[in-house]
Amino acid sequence: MTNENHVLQSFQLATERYASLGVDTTQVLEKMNKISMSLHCWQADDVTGFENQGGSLTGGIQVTGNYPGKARTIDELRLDVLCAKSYIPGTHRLNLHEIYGDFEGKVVDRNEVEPSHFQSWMEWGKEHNMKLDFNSTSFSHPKSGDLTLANPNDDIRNFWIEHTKRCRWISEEMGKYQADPCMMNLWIHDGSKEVPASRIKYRRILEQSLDEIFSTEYANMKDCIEAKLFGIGLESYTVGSYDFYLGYGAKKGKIVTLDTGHFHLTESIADKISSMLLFTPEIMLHVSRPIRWDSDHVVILNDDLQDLAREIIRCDALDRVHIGLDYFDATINRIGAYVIGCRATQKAFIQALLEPSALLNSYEENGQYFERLALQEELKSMPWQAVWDYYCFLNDVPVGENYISEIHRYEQTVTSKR
Ligand SMILES: C[C@H](O)[C@H](O)[C@@H](O)C(=O)CO
Ligand SMILES: [Mn+2]
Repeated sequence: MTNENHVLQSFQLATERYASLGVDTTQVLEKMNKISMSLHCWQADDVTGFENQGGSLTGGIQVTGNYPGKARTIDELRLDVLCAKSYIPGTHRLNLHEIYGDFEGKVVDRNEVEPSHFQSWMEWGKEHNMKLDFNSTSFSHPKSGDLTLANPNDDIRNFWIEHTKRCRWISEEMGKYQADPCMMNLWIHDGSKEVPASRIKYRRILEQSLDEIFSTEYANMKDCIEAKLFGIGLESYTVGSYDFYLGYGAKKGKIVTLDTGHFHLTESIADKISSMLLFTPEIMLHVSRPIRWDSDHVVILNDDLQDLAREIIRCDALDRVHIGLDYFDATINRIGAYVIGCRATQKAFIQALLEPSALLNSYEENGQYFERLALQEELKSMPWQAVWDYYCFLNDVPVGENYISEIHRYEQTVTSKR
């Protein structure tokens, strides 16, 4: 249990400690307030959506676990998101996939979807101060197969082109409605289990599909293209690889999405930020946690996440980097999973903002590498947690572990009854 006085006193001491290194905690808190994460709606229901509840999840992604209480309807999902949101300090966005439309029990195929299917989401978002982001959905559909936008079969390819164009249209309407650009993410699973006879053939087709999809200019949405290393069952070749999308994004001015689970496990995602900022307009992040593969474990405050946040702050790029989350764990309380991952991400950013960058840079400029390394080490045990607690307190959300019992209560009264 934490009491108010303890939080305030600890913050005061931490403020003095950081001030001695030239860091102003008040400014850090102001910056934290501007960091808005996009919460992925699919954590609440294991990427099921409301279109095809009986079908299985395809596209090389998998959710493990069968924890009771997953959201089964739009109302349940909205309630769960609001519950999670109440334990996360700050103002955040909601990231919707196309399969989460308000279809009112009707069958709406992916090439028929339109903004009206998301009208109730737009109204709900406005009511709850959550701006919306959007994703086309190429998986879990009879036409998904191994190839969608890169399919040599014109019927299938055109079906997915139509779907993706409509998703851009929906995103545009969302952006207009909320008077803030809607970030639309395009991820397709296209690939193959074995190495194809021609790798370039499918990449050429994908390039053509993207050119056609992006031929309409919109003012209220932004296109993001997400690369991946491989999917389950598609291990040898992914059409939309990182090189493919980075090249496409740099050439055509599109935003590349970096999903932290979509790379070789020892590859540093943090190291990509500064290069991409030089050659692509903005960056979209899917913060995730891969264990041995793109397993989408709940995000925790690990070295990778801390490196990533630090790099974004060192590049002074908060206004060019969009922070989305992307993990799905059905082995634990799903609302708890949201809260753990979001708070971990925010902790990484508060630590990064508390870095005495002027001092570190001056050490570096003077060739004082011992001092630079020593300070970097000492920063790890500086009282950043007192600043985080105070940030939670200011935002009227539980401090420290106090949210655990509250989530238990929601489980007992709501999700366990489903
Ligand atoms: C459900 C998401 O669109 C999906 O996770 C995608 O972003 C991805 O990361 C696939 O591995
Ligand atoms: Mn992703």
